Amino acid sequence: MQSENRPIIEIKNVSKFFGEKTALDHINLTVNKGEFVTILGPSGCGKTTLLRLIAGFQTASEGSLCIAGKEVTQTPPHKRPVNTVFQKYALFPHLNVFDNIAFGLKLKKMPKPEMERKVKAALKMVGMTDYEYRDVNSLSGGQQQRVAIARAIVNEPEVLLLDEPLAALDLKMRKDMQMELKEMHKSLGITFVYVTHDQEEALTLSDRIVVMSEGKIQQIGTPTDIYNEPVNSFVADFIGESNILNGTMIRDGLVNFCGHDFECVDKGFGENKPVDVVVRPEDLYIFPVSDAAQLRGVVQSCIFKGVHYEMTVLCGNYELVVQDYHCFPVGDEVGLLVKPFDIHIMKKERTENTFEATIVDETHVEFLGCRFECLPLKNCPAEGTKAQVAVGFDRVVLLDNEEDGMLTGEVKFILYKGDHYHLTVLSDWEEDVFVDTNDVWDDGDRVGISIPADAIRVIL
Ligand SMILES: Nc1ncnc2c1ncn2[C@@H]1O[C@H](COP(=O)(O)OP(=O)(O)OP(=O)(O)O)[C@@H](O)[C@H]1O
Repeated sequence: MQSENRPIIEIKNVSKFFGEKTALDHINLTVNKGEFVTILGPSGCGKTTLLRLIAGFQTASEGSLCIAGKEVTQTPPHKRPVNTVFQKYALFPHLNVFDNIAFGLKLKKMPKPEMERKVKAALKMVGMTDYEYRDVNSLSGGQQQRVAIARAIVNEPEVLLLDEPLAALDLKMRKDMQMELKEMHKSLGITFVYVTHDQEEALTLSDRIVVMSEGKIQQIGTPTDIYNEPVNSFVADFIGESNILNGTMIRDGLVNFCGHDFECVDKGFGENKPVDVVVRPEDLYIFPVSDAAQLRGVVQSCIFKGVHYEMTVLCGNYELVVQDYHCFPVGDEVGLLVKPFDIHIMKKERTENTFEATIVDETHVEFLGCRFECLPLKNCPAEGTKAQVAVGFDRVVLLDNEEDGMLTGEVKFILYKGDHYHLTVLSDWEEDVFVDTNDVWDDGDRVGISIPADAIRVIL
């Protein structure tokens, strides 16, 4: 069944707090009847919390939730028209396959012949027709998960919620089950809301993908939208491999990056404006260097990936990832070319750090919970005056030794931009500090953060 443009789940302005922690931050999402929607994001982004909220295992701190036209924000799970399939199959080990699936129907005191008919139909749907009297412990992981799905669909829910249902299976089984899930979704006509951190799985299965990071929705779109037109560098980095580079939009249809002007199709970014540029590795043509080259470089590495080769090419200071069916050996001088249509331009969310600040005296200003020295302020306003400070990404200094910093924080997100890393560091003041650096840091590294006086621009 195709999805209809009739909403079945309406999430409005939902937030969820666990003490100080914001797990979901103003989520707005509408899922249509019959759709296959996947919630995708890295560990800790809030996707399970969102699914548990739809299921009713959690309640929203703010906002409202409607399922099938009914407000269910405070409704307990068993009174919602949904069923959940978890990563761990959660079958009853002492019951056989039939009794596991019939469990909910027995509770509803359904007459036996009807129950048998429904259980058999559910088993057929998951391709396990002859297994009803098998002990569940004798089944493989994939078969157990099929039984878990049969147990959920036998109740004929309007919405099936699936929380990483294939994560415990090996790769081959996972691929097979992905195809089967897609088939099941088609023939059942039930709305599926699926949670995964696996972008390939999301691209394969979904009608629409909801990309989340840090409790917020970053983008909602079809798999092709998300892949071809990521709205920001987080989505571009998370979905597939990308070259993400700093660029300057010279004017409509012309962008400069890696020291070269490129024709592109994007418009409306203004003139001489900094932008992020995304080029997928498969969209960079590589060939023995010739006049046709837009960029020239030297191959730094070449790895066979099963179908294609993945190469890194150093063009001046920029390292680009390129995929091609031909192998260009390390040390080869090559030319690169990219078509205008394959250059994706994204507005930069910010070009420097800005923080709310308070003036202390002529040479001191307070922000991020610390007192910083700054260059002497002209016409210094009174102590306590509110101001803003701006700090360039490349002026923030990160230190191995936490104690050496003026404040401390944790590296949360790392984006490679061809010639440097762009880091998001969550300061212990709970504010993000963005840093451009050539040093290599890892996700989760604890760091000291320092900002020199001449890097602080006070805006009054
Ligand atoms: N019961 C809870 N108490 C406190 N914090 C919680 C609770 N449940 C979730 N969180 C926090 O909320 C954030 C979102 O968690 P959630 O489990 O929804 O993320 P996720 O994207 O599903 O991650 P994963 O893929 O690792 O399961 C995390 O920082 C997590 O630590």
